[in-house]
Amino acid sequence: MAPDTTHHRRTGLHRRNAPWGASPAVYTRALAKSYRGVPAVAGIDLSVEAGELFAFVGPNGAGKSTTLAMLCTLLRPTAGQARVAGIDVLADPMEVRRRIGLVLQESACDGDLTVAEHLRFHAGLHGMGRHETRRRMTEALDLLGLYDERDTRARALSGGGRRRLSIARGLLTSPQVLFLDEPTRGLDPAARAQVWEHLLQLRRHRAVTMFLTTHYLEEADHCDHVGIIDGGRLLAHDTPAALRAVLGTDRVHLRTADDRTAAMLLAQRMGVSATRGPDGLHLRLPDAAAAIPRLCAELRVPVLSVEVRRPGMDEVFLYYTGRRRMGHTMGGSPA
Ligand SMILES: Nc1ncnc2c1ncn2[C@@H]1O[C@H](COP(=O)(O)OP(=O)(O)OP(=O)(O)O)[C@@H](O)[C@H]1O
Repeated sequence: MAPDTTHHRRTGLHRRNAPWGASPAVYTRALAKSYRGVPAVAGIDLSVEAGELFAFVGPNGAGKSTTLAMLCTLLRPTAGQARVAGIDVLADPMEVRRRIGLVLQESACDGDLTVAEHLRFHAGLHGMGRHETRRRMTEALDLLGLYDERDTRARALSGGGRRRLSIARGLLTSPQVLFLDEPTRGLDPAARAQVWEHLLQLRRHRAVTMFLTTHYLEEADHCDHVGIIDGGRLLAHDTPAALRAVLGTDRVHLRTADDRTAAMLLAQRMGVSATRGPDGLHLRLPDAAAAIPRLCAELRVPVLSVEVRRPGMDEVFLYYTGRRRMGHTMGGSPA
């Protein structure tokens, strides 16, 4: 169901462009954290532009939460530098806190309070006046699809609803950077899709940088950039498309009425070599979806079925983290 945008139009508060200039929303150099000499984060250089939706993905124990905690000033780095919304986390942690929102996995929601009471309480903690509280609450409720549930007690919300309430709370102070630690963890697919619908809506309508961690690799596909972390090191940082391109081509499985002739025509007319198997032809193409119409036209034998498989984010992830485990250095082509 498409989220209701009535209130967005009414409040007219939403802008896409970041208001604080061109400096990155998150910037780190050699950022590191060790526990008793054991590195949890081993020197990360990262830059996330203002207004981006950035996903940090990595296996358990990779260093995602530790990095996030350092950026949010909850943990003091052992070494290196980090600036958030232009402010150094070590030099002025209080100012960083004023500029960020934080949505933790286990956000405490007082079940007896209604959604609106919950947000009003938090606005009070931040010293917001009545008028400003009302304005920001309406905006946050609206953006997270909770406006119609404003009088529902938190305990009566679904798991996804409670997660959206946590995000609304994180947004209440109009942060420049919103950090979200696994915002969809433990939600069923429908609730996850709903949370994502609202996160993407936020990206469209608000000048907020979102920095999130996730275990669900397909979610990284929604993001502008993805960082893959493992063993406390950043193994890759790029757009989902660029990360996928490292794995090369799409795989195509073709069944025709005459595979032998089809394979010959593919080689002659398109310069594509196909492998013949008992189940049909297998070939690789750089952009299969775009090439299929021409391929069907050139073949001149009846095409019975075409199946295209793009490399998924899970393959990208396994490629990078698997290489690290096998002791490879970065930069080569996939096998
Ligand atoms: N307080 C601590 N004391 C000692 N070691 C810690 C502490 N917190 C984290 N670590 C270690 O630091 C490493 C990174 O942990 P971190 O929680 O950042 O990983 P993560 O990627 O967020 O993992 P997960 O996906 O499981 O939440 C792990 O090896 C973890 O055991």
